[in-house]
Amino acid sequence: MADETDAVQYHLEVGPNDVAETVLLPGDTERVDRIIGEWDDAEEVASHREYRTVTGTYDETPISVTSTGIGSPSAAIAVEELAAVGVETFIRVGSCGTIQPDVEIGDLIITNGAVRREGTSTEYVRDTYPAVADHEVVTALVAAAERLGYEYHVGVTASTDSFYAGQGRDGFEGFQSPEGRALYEELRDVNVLNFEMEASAICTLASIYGLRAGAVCTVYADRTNEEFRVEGQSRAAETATLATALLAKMDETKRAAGADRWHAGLSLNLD
Ligand SMILES: O=P(O)(O)O[C@H]1O[C@H](CO)[C@@H](O)[C@H]1O
Ligand SMILES: O=c1cc[nH]c(=O)[nH]1
Repeated sequence: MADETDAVQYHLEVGPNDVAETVLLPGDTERVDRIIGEWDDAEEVASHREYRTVTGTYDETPISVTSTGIGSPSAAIAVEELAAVGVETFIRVGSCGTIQPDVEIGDLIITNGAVRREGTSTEYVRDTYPAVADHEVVTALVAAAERLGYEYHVGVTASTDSFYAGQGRDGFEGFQSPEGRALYEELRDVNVLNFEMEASAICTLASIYGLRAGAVCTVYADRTNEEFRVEGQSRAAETATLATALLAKMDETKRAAGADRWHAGLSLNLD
């Protein structure tokens, strides 16, 4: 169990020993139930505002989930307060909209880096600092998606502060921001895979603090034809849960080999 401070945190109301070292971060509070449905046992440890936290185990690995609500300001609060009680690894479990024609609704997108179109992370560090996912988290998510047989894509995400104008959607009565649609086309043309609203802040903060973070999102919106379907909701939850157990095995293997970082020369027993 994580144990860094004695203080119960102001927003999350989590205290020492309430959470595991790895925490899954869905935006939607209701996704918490879907995530814990994958686990062997689970107990709610706190629920305050948009933040609902449950801790349990999966395949003998301690695991927690905290919902973050929508947007990077509240996600950053979750990262801060979880880090304060000793959390070392953050995996966002989200939904997103793809801007690439070869990605289907229901597919998974694993973020390896994010365009910082949100303002929260610029409160921390200049905007030329990259929002990079930890390579061990990316590796574990890829291994989990492979093992579960889910269609997945790995690449760059764009995290915005606005679901509508900021992602090039029409606002009320067809409103278009001056930049919105042009931004959509620009990001599509440089191979950005998806829009969502929290990954870049989570990855940036984790990177600043020397912690691990990554994100896996299920595609609900196909922005190439403006279709929207809530499909494959459990896939990201299952993938992130299995990735947490795989990360624990990777950490164990690293310890046994005396290695600081996971690398291709270390072999992982997936069973
Ligand atoms: O489904 P979640 O995890 O909330 O993620 C996505 O959905 C919300 C917008 O509908 C934003 O939070 C966005 O990032
Ligand atoms: O298109 C989408 C779908 C989910 N979440 C987003 O931020 N954008």
